[in-house]
Amino acid sequence: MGEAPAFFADSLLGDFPNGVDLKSKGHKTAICIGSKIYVIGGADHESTAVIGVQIFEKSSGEWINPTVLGTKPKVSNGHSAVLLNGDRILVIKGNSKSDGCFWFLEVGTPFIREQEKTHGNEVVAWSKGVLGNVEKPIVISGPSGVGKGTLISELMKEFPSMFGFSVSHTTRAPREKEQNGFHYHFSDRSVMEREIKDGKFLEFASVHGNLYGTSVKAVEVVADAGKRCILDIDVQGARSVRASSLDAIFIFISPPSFEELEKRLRARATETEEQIQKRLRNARAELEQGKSSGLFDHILVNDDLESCYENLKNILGLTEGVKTAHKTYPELVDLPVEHLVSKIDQKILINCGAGEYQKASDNMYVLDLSLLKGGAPGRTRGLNLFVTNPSTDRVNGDNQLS
Ligand SMILES: Nc1nc2c(ncn2[C@@H]2O[C@H](COP(=O)(O)OP(=O)(O)O)[C@@H](O)[C@H]2O)c(=O)[nH]1
Ligand SMILES: Nc1ncnc2c1ncn2[C@@H]1O[C@H](COP(=O)(O)OP(=O)(O)O)[C@@H](O)[C@H]1O
Repeated sequence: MGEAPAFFADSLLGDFPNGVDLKSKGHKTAICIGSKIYVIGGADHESTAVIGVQIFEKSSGEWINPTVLGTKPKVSNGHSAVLLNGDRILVIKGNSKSDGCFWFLEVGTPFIREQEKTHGNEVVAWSKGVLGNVEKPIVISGPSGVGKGTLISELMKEFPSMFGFSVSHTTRAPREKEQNGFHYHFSDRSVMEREIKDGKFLEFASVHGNLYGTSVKAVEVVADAGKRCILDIDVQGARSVRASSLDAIFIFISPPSFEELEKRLRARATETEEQIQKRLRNARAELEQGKSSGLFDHILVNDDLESCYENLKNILGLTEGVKTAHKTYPELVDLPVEHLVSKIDQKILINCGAGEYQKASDNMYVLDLSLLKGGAPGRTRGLNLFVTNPSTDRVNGDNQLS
């Protein structure tokens, strides 16, 4: 149980309407979901630099400090909050640019329910909202030596502005030409295990006797650069990602034959004989799982490298002439502290004409959430922000505002 924040606790005992809940005082907002009231704002109990979250349990009258996962938004001098679908809260920070003002606090999503089982405590998770249409991340799996790394580096070389590699953590020793922070984050097992426990990993697995994992940050760094993320992970990791909120495309790379796989692995000459034997043993199981599980959207046979690479590009929609990201870069706008929000279906109306010197018709924005993807522990993608003129545009569920 936590100490009550400086909030008007009496009013929290009353009932809140569903949908948009806005009660702000001292830069805090309160959103009621069932018997719980989520109070967002003020200082976090661990750091004064980020927005805090506390939960008021109406039935017992107790304050709870939940476990807060994800990247926390920095404090601002005002925000608004809107309840979405009963399981997440959209927080709009005032006084910030539109690429950093939309945040989602997940309170009852499947990810949260899963985390609560592990933590044995109330869990909430922040996820930053990303504007624009960045395409789905790509998960590439396949046995050791099949050519995953070769295909990925071809893709990154040909389309440098489009793709970004998710740099995994591993406890295995670096190979001769591998650089820390570029090929992998080479880590101590104890450090990595602690970070996994702290919820810093999207997925992890024990592969060939070492621990490998994708940190939430590894994927966020790529999303923040406006690039499409590529993950090179094993089949167990792919399964975990499939169960996560990262809405990805799953591609399995298969060798033309087991003999050819062994030949490539030996020719690469990066492993000891013992390691090669272990990787070949595991390859049989991976091939079995990769081909039969239904986990993968596409299976590519890497026989001739050039034609396999062409097939990979076709799957990713990279036809002749496409060299840059499909991303539509949204124009940046400034959101003032004083703004009013309302919700109509999947659209959030943000009226920035609420200030003393502004007319109600100034700066009305519509945030369209109908294409939302992803979520905690990564980014929430697919947000679209439109400027609208309230005197001419009609806003309803069917209206396209662009
Ligand atoms: N689950 C998971 N697997 C990973 C991750 N990073 C790499 N792997 C997988 O670990 C396996 C071993 O990788 P590595 O030691 O680099 O050897 P390689 O497969 O021969 O290139 C490969 O199947 C990789 O796809 C990760 O972050 N998570
Ligand atoms: N289609 C191919 N034909 C022949 N050799 C290949 C082919 N694709 C990759 N290779 C070679 O096989 C070895 C293993 O490839 P690599 O990309 O390191 O595999 P992985 O990342 O899946 O472990 C490398 O020496 C690479 O140059």
